[in-house]
Amino acid sequence: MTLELKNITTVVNPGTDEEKKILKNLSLTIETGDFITLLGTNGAGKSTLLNVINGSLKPSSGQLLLDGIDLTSLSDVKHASYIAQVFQDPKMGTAPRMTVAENLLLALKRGQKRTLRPRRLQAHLPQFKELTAKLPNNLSERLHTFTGDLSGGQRQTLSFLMATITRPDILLLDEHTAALDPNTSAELLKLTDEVITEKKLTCLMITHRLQDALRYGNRIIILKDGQIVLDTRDKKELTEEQILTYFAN
Ligand SMILES: Nc1ncnc2c1ncn2[C@@H]1O[C@H](COP(=O)(O)OP(=O)(O)OP(=O)(O)O)[C@@H](O)[C@H]1O
Repeated sequence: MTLELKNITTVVNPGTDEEKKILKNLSLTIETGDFITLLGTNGAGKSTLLNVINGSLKPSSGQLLLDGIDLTSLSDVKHASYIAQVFQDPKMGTAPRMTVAENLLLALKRGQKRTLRPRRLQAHLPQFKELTAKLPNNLSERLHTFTGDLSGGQRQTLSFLMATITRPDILLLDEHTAALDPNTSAELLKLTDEVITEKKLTCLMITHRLQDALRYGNRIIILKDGQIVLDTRDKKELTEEQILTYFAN
């Protein structure tokens, strides 16, 4: 599905001394199958852009069209049903007092009527075992563990699996490996790349690591002061030094 952002402007605290324009007349078309790495200085508006796309922040003006459907005209629940997101904080995205298997069942039933009858959970266990067996962090051995008792790496791996267990129309990753140690982070990024490639997902991933931005995905976007200052698919031509020039004041 194609996601079009047309002339999006976001203003927070309008009409007060704290009024601030974050995204400034931003236009962007995300094509089906795009895997975009999104870079930018602190405060450039990256998370705000993701919040507009996931529907948690309504733009002050502009349009957000998914295959021509205006997402801002839909209910929050309907809007959210098109989007899956993994956050930086391992505590977000999973329910801590539910087990790994129960969280996976919830994710599987996303958008359907949610019932958690144990018999149905039992029936899904072989599937969950198989899905998690391929993943790092021994998650397959922890299916009956409360997610609140998992390590940060296990929890982020679970959040990523939940976000992709059914095929999301748009996958948003907000520095989802930033809180993990270098090895765990690298493992989850590798898995991320494999799943996105295999399922041909459409994804927007925020990262602060230039080498990851260059290595993964088919397109790089750099945001600065609420506007896009670079949007290219010619990643092979780009160097870290060139990227850094877009960060300069
Ligand atoms: N609800 C809000 N109220 C006031 N200011 C806000 C709000 N949301 C964001 N901002 C401000 O808007 C700017 C952009 O924030 P945003 O979180 O989108 O940046 P970012 O590019 O994701 O930064 P970082 O790399 O630090 O995560 C920041 O200066 C932030 O403080």
